[in-house]
Amino acid sequence: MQAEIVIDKLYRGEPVRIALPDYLVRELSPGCMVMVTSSKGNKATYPAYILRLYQDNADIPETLVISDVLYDGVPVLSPSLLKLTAWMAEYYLTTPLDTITSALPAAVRTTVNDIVELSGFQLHGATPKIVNTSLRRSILKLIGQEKKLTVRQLEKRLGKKDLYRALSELEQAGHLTLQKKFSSTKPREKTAYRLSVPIPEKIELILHVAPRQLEAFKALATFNNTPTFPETLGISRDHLNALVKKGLAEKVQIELSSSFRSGFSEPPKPVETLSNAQQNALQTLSDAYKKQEFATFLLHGVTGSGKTLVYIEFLKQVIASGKTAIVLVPEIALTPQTAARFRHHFHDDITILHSAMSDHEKYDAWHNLRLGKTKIALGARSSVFAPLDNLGAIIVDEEHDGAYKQDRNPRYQGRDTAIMRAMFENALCVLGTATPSFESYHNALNGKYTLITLPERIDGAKMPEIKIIWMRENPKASRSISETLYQAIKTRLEKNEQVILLQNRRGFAGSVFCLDCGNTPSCKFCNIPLVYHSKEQHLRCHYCGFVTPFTDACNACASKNLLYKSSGTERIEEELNLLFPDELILRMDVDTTSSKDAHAKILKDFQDKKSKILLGTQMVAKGLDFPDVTLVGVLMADIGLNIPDFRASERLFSLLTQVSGRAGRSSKSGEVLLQVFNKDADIFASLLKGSYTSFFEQEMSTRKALHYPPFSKLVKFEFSSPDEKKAEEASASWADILRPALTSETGILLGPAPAGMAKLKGLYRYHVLVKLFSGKLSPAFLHQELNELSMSYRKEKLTISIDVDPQNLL
Ligand SMILES: Nc1ncnc2c1ncn2[C@@H]1O[C@H](COP(=O)(O)OP(=O)(O)OP(=O)(O)O)[C@@H](O)[C@H]1O
Ligand SMILES: [Zn+2]
Repeated sequence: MQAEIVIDKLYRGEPVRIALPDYLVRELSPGCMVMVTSSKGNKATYPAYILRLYQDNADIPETLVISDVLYDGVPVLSPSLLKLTAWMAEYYLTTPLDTITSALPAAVRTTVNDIVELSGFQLHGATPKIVNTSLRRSILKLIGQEKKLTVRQLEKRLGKKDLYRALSELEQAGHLTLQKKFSSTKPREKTAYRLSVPIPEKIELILHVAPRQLEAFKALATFNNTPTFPETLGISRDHLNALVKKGLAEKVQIELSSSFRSGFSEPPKPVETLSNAQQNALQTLSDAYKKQEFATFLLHGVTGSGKTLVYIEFLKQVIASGKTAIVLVPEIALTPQTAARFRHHFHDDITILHSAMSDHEKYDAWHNLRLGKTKIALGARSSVFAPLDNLGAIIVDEEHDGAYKQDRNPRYQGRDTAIMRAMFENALCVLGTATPSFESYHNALNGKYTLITLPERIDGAKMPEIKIIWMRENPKASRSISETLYQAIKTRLEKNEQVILLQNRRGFAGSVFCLDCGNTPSCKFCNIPLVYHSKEQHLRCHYCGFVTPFTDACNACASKNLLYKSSGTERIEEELNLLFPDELILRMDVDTTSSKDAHAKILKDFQDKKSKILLGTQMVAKGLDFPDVTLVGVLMADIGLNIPDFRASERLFSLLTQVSGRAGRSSKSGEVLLQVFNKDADIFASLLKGSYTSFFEQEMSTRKALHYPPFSKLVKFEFSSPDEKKAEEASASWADILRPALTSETGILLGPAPAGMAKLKGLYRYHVLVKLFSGKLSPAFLHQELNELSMSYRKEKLTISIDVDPQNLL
């Protein structure tokens, strides 16, 4: 028998064949994780994954042997996850290894340690000859005491690095063994305490000389017989351990279930009965579900139409039928409300996968899903790989969101990967949003997906009224806030209602502009404007983090006549503080949400009405549902149109629709004020009408004329190097190689051109863009050609990346 495997760090992540000894054949199946050791040379050991097993007697050189089978031979990848990762490698033009490693949490695949053990035939007492240095002696002494240590532990205890030479000499002399071992993570345990039974009488007498222990005893007694952690008791471990020694208490190991809580709780809601539209949507889904065939649905429901409840009721049916499900959300920290609603309905049947979880928690979550202990996985993009068997449905909430695209290798689109997984699993895939991506809406119109619409808000709530404020004509209450917006905010505050304000920072930098010489300080590494931070009084690059002090004077001509070209959230917060001195302003942006539960805390404060004004970046536009919000203001609503990207207007339309949708979600009607500089921009007409379809139709004609997606498929090749000439040269050679492969029917090639951000983190970037009309690029051809190209530029540190269906073209 032979196996096709991919090995971490060998053969560029491409599959290789190895021979299998008979005794292993029984233990292995596709999807298993193993360790392989090279039988020649350095005998290094690597993690590897079995793709398939087959009968073949052809000779293959035995340079690699399987040295360990991990997880007792239980596959870490199910057959459909194997298919999915293979599809991804082919479609996204990357390697099987890259897609497999992205499908497994790091804690499952990377805990490899070098273990040092005393060898079996150690002569006790005798000091072996080889031990002629104090270092060697101390190594042997330590191992003698502890029997087994990792190299890292040894290095730490001895305070020395690079022990490998000493260790391998000691190994050769037969004193110890050095081994690579995979230490698979185990569920976390913690020590709890309880009283031993029977409880002796006259306990006061027994412990009268040890008042602290008596106190510990009494604390334990209040918890009856339930094992309790020291922190809960408020008693130190030492005193509890003393009780254990006296036989009065005992230790109990408790397996910690690390189910993530969203840190957000909703006030209890009355039981919700589905509206007619929701009922119809649910019916369509459950009819399709009964057929047990793969299908994709696009649930296009206006903001506040109750999509979440449709998902929940549908998933109840899926779970009741004995199957499992995955729910994808764009960024879990930004949508604690959604997570909390699912948790409320599914309790411990749901695992929430959060990026803030520790490796241990991630491992536990993965393990529980694989064992079927929990039936639903909810999380961001990578949850599409949740190791669930028997999958019935995948929900992709806010399917239009750019966060579904991974911006590092493998550059997969989580939504599209979800659809493929559903296909391999014969499951239903439901994409939901108020502003479908053009790709998805196009697919719904041409029948690839089934369209379900929820055209109205729940309980007859009205869509908010949207108005445009032209900044040139409107008097200003402060630098960035018009009189109209100011008055509108004031009215809401008087009525004890709430306000959400959005400052769109995408495509705009809160940079400094010199009114005398026109200079804007920019990052010397990235060539983009630096952003002014008033609190720290410095300028910061938002791409690479470069910081330079800000001196209140132009760095080119020393003039003090400066304009803060536009203002970031921080400055607007200052303006609001001046306009509304008695109000607490909640600010939500990258700077205020860096800690673990920061998002949830800000949103909770807003929900509890500790503040009536929530000001933030794009973050405030996502799925928030607060009934008292009656006004939404956007400070610079047309910023973002100026980005050199064909999706700029689609993105801005969906951002403005989403943020508008936060207003008037209950019986109180909502109003949206958009402050603009260019009132004639195309997108406002459809926005004022609240019509997604009219915007879609208008944009699609441009897309069609220019062959942009969904009328073509884009593949972006990026060449970056610290040497600009070389980056340009390499991209030009690549264009020459690729151009002959395209005909006027199959596609066109654009570039090479410097990227929109031509220099990032010290690297010059060049792009070659391919628009494919039909067919696809052959992965084998690409990889071979690109490998050759990168070999010839090895000295110039050239990096080449491929992005299929790129999300941004900057
Ligand atoms: N059948 C129902 N009866 C009463 N209230 C409902 C019902 N369905 C949903 N709701 C409530 O309506 C509000 C809006 O629902 P939800 O947040 O699911 O909207 P949505 O469609 O996801 O909107 P968005 O796209 O803006 O996030 C929520 O507060 C929800 O609890
Ligand atoms: Zn920079």
